[in-house]
Amino acid sequence: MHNPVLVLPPGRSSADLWSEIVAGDEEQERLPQQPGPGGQAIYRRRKQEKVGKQNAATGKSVVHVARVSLAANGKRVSWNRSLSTRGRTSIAVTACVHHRPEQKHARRKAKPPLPKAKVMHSFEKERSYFQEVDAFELLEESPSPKKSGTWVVGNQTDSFVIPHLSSRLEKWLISKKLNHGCGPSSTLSKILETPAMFSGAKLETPSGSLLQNNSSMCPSLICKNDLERHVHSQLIKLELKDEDLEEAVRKLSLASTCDTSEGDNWNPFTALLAVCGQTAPSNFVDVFSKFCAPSDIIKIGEGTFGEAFKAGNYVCKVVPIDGDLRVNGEVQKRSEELLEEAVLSQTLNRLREGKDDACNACTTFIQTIDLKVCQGTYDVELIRAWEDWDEKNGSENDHPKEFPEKQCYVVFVLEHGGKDLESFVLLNFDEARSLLVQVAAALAVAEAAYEFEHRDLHWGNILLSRNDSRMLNFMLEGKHVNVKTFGLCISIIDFTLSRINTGQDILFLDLSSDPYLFKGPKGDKQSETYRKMKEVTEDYWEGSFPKTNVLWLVYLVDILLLKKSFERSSKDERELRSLKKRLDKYGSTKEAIFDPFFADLLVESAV
Ligand SMILES: Nc1ncnc2c1ncn2[C@@H]1O[C@H](COP(=O)(O)OP(=O)(O)OP(=O)(O)O)[C@@H](O)[C@H]1O
Repeated sequence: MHNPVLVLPPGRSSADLWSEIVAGDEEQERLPQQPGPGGQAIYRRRKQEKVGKQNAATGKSVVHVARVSLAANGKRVSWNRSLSTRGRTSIAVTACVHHRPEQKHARRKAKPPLPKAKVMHSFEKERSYFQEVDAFELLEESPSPKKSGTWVVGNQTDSFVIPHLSSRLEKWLISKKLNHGCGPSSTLSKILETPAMFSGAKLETPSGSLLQNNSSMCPSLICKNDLERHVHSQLIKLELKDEDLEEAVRKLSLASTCDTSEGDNWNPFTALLAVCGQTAPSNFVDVFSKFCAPSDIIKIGEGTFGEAFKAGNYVCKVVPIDGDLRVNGEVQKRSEELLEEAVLSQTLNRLREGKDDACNACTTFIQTIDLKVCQGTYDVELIRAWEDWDEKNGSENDHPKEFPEKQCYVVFVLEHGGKDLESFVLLNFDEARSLLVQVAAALAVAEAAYEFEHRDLHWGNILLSRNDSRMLNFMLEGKHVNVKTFGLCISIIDFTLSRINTGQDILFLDLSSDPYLFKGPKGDKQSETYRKMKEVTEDYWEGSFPKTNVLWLVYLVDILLLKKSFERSSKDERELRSLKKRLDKYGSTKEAIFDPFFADLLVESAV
């Protein structure tokens, strides 16, 4: 999702207007002056110049291990659309190591308190400012961190670095190679044993609950892993239950690579297919026609890596993978990254049913309905839908007709979450505070269940829709809580930067290799939030720092105050400002959810 950076309206002196608006801001930030013609600042979305596709040969050097954007002079050169460097810099191999509570990182120290607000500004000034803000398009996008990044799997204990590898399956292979004592050697086919074989082993979640799991072999290492279980369940879906699994795995081209001697040849694409319940890629028509007639497909949004299409009641996000063709100026994501994303979204899916951790549940994280691998040129109906959208909205992405026959994609079939916060019109203060409480409660639940941190909760990654419901149930650490919705339903998307502890693996993106993420305009709330996250984590992105979730709540309060207009009184605004101040003190959304601001929005319930 592309995110505008706030800049000043025409005719306004940047210094005086912004100082009025942000005078109450605790950081006393100043908006950068970006004068338009004649020295006047302007609002409009920057439409980047259309240029041809980036020739990789003209790109910059690739740093070993970390992936580096080769986009130079292309459409995606601006920091806001791309992180120049994003990479899987390390994989911690943790054979047979149970999850243990995280040790505090040695580099972590107490931070000096942030400066407190000094000046209050008047409601009237703000109101006129909001009106102006809404009257103009925004000049420049805020950083939409590149998804060229790759997931990093880490673990806090007994780790060592293995570059370029991602999945638990790979780690299993490595662990075998390195003979790290996980008991008798198992073949991959055994990892994927039938459920009947899995008995009695317990799955430890970060929140400490013990779950019945399905492993009777090497339980400490193997069968606890989400990805493996998912691969397994997909194999079962493929009706391989009654076959000799060794044979089944061979069919999936995994067995031939799972011997110790051949571990290096392990094929993440094949594993991705297995996770998607496929033995070979599908084509677009087959996937989309499950949801609607191809002629009814409508493009509804775009990101740097994904094109989002509405198909029936669902949204299909199409992400090209593994190809050499640069897409939107970026290197395509790799299969192994998508494997990790699959694990992450499946893990969050479990919160919907209170699986894995019966103490924590919510439905705010977008539901991943299905994942499919497709291959081929872009379907003609998708091209039609893409062009329709381009005509109306002016796409910043490359035209998809460029994709070659052999191009592969992952299609995420997602619940339709509605409109993003950037374009959604909030009606009143009740809706605004329901937005905040739903986001805070969801983050608190995911923190409690999986030490989850979203790390990129800008207004493009919050979707809103309306329905008839008045209450939404959350379960936080065993307590059922009803949240007042005022008919608003929030969904959180895009977990690319997120950190999660699945109970076995820690998935995170190492943002220390993304210098541009932290170089956004001074004063821009989103850019400032990345910088604050860096401060909080001290660039140790593997660690658990739930404070980052609180920073995004602060960002959202700012967005509500500064960028969204809805019916509100000066008292409402004072409440938002004082919430923002108090948020500073919380170390997690689990704490923040008990702030008085949320008190009358939460109703404890028996179920
Ligand atoms: N489940 C969904 N429901 C409704 N709209 C969606 C959904 N998923 C994505 N979209 C739309 O598509 C846009 C792009 O999706 P998303 O942000 O996930 O792509 P991306 O490639 O990861 O973006 P970027 O890398 O630029 O952040 C979203 O901003 C939203 O408008």
